[in-house]
Amino acid sequence: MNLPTEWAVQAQGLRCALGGRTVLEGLDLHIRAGQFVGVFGANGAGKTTLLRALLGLQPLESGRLRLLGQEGVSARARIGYVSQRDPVGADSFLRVRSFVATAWQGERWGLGLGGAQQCAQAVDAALKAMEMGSLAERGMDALSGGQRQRARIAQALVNPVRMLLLDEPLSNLDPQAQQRILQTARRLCTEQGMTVLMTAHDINPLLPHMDQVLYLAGGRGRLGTVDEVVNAPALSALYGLPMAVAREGGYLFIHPAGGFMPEEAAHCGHDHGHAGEGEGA
Ligand SMILES: Nc1ncnc2c1ncn2[C@@H]1O[C@H](COP(=O)(O)OP(=O)(O)OP(=O)(O)O)[C@@H](O)[C@H]1O
Repeated sequence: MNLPTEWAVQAQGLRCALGGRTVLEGLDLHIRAGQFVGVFGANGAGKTTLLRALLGLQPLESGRLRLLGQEGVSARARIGYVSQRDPVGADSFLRVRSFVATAWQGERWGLGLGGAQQCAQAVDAALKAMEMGSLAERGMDALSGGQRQRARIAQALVNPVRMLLLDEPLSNLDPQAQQRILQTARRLCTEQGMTVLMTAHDINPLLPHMDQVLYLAGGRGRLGTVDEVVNAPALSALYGLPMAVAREGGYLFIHPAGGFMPEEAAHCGHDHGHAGEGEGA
């Protein structure tokens, strides 16, 4: 197998603050194109903030960022995003095909208004990639939760993107629906060289599919293979307290060695607003 040599993400010293609190503090990240990366961390650790920072939706306080070998907006046009919050209802009157087409940006690719045919082809290709072809004419309000997530990812794929940022696409899905999305993400990476960053809370469903994990805690991150990162010494160093990792029946269980995790270990403690502001994560 040929390993891709180009970088999808080159981030140095990323620092982000929200509501006066530092969420990411000097995060360094180098991810090669074609990698499937699972992004983990406690509630409020900064997973969504990181994805939004990569998209340019969350301003950086400092740091350098190159995406897909470029800086700025031109790279971001080649990134597809599926947000954690799903505005259910706004699209209920649309058929799946039309829902996917609403994200088409033909004019951006120089196709202008005459790009109707290209749009239809792009929609078909995106639906096919997500195994949604047979549901193209169905109403968005008549989809299951898993089908709806696949339609949302198809929408993110309708433009010629090279990287997909998926924020908790597996939440509330049964194991079969989760695996279907994971298998598709894996295939996109392997067959098309897509880079996928997927946030999740349970590492186990992702284990057979992802290349690397990124753990976020205390504003910092640790990226590597599961074996490199998901072990007691590495996670203890990241969280700043003794962590335990148990393996049983092919499943990983990660927990603080002493019981509950203090909030300050999971989140970045720095408050650079006024004293008393903010309520933690
Ligand atoms: N608009 C906002 N204003 C102020 N603080 C915010 C805002 N959005 C998020 N935060 C805070 O930023 C921190 C990081 O939030 P973020 O959503 O990135 O975490 P997360 O790891 O994605 O969490 P979760 O697993 O719950 O989705 C949290 O402490 C959160 O309370």
